[in-house]
Amino acid sequence: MSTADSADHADSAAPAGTPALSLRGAALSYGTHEVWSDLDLDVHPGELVAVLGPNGSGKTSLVRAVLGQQPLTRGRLEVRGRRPRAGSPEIGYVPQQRLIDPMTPLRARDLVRQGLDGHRWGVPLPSRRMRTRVDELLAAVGASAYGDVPVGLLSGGEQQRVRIAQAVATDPALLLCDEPLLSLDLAHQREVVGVIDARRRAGTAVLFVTHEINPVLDVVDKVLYLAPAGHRVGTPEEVLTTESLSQLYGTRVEVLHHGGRVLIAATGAHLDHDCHPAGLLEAEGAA
Ligand SMILES: Nc1ncnc2c1ncn2[C@@H]1O[C@H](COP(=O)(O)OP(=O)(O)OP(=O)(O)O)[C@@H](O)[C@H]1O
Repeated sequence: MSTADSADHADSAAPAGTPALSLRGAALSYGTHEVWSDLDLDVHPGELVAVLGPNGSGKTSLVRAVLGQQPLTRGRLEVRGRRPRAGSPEIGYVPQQRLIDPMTPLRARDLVRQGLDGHRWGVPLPSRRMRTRVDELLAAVGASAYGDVPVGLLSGGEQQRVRIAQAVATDPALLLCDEPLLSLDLAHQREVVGVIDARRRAGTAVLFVTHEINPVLDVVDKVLYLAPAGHRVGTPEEVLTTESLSQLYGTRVEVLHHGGRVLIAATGAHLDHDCHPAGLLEAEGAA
């Protein structure tokens, strides 16, 4: 970590053993619509927790709560032992994958630099040190070859690497990834998961929202499954079972484990189309 980064973290030291993210009895509502409640979750340094669930189950709302953009209705949410605040350098954020306009005048390295400038207060890094740091960040995600290319001309997977480099620029304790694999092919999914996993192995806690568990199954420590009839937290083996998901959906859901992959199929006749997991099955079947 650079001296400047250390300065950023200096007022945020947390006692050893403090989770990077902790929720206790957390609930989130929009008006009278309670999206989830009674949520307890810890994500420790070096852990990757996948957040799964059908459309509308509150995955993005959870990300927004952690970012300090959406208040809880009840309970507690802490990032390294403190309430989150918008723009905190302790949280890195990889937003949902959207292709960047080809006409965007920024180079990949400019986007990464924004990750350093955007959070920083006080004296900015001298330009030579800034360039070195940006080079290091690009190298860490395997993007050195296209640092000077306009970011809108990069492929989806290349853009996603650059977004990750930007998100980790402040060496955050917690990395939030909101569907970072959306619209990437299998090879690029693997590459992006590899980049995020390298970060996890270096001690960053990762909260990873995804519709597809299989691309991250090998690196997941825990799963948070949000569903119409509640939620469950546990290892993939504990949560991704026929019994557990049938309870969560309130209808029969078959979970098949085959060739190191998980396939989920709804067999009930009364599924709400916004809530049933067929999308998950299709997405994973296509992977
Ligand atoms: N600002 C808001 N005001 C009112 N309702 C909202 C707001 N944001 C989200 N919702 C509702 O809250 C629920 C959860 O939305 P959220 O986007 O968190 O779900 P999600 O699991 O991320 O969905 P998806 O998988 O489709 O992205 C949905 O019913 C949504 O319509």
